Amino acid sequence: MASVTVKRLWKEYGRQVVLENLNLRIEDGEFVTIVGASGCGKTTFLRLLLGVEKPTRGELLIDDKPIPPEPGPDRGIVFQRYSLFPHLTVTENLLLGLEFTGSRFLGRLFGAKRRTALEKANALLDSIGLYAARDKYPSQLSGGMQQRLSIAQSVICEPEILLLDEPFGALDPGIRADMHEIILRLWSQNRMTVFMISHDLKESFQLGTRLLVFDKRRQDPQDPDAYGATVTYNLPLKAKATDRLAA
Ligand SMILES: Nc1ncnc2c1ncn2[C@@H]1O[C@H](COP(=O)(O)OP(=O)(O)OP(=O)(O)O)[C@@H](O)[C@H]1O
Repeated sequence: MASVTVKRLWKEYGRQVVLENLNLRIEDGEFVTIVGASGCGKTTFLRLLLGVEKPTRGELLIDDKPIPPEPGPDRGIVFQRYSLFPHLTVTENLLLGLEFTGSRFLGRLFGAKRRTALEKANALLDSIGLYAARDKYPSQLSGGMQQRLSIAQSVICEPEILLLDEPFGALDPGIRADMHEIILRLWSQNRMTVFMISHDLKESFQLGTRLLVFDKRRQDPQDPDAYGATVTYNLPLKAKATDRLAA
């Protein structure tokens, strides 16, 4: 698990201010849900946490240390659209992360290391109901199955921070309920700090231990890019994952 501290953070693209003076403290193991108008910088915030964007000004600290300059296995991300490799099977898609972290140069594992990785992949597939589909290709899976695999892919390296960018946005409501159960279970088992963007306020209240609302405090109608969004509401919610698993 990891704490996240954001101090006087600004993000600008050219003369467009996207994020303006963000200040936050998120404790180890929180489940942070993020809502806000389209284009107000929610994905940009996740990309800063992932390490693929740098703040223009200000600080982003993980466990009180500057965020590593590049993405690493300590941070996983899931997007709304599936990030699976179409030419690899379910198992191969899942093994990929372990192969890259376990064998940086070859990108392949052999012998005992591969067997251990396979056992881990199979256990994870079993826990999310995808074991029977392990030899299928992504095109042979439903949307919900593909997204379950994307989530498994992002947690198999046991990240301390999990970033979810509208992970359930493309799914039917019935399937979303199953996905909520899976994500809460993985969160409590793997002891991660989670940041999840959602456009569904009910989902944000149900899942989060903290809800952040991103919005602009000021607007210039003549120059819409002049001011950026910040966290306008920072609401602590229910504290225990187990409460929500039972609910
Ligand atoms: N690499 C980039 N270069 C220039 N502008 C960018 C870049 N990335 C994002 N932006 C701009 O930053 C603003 C915020 O984008 P972002 O995707 O973070 O918003 P969002 O709140 O996640 O939106 P949505 O809810 O629609 O996904 C947008 O105006 C976007 O055009």
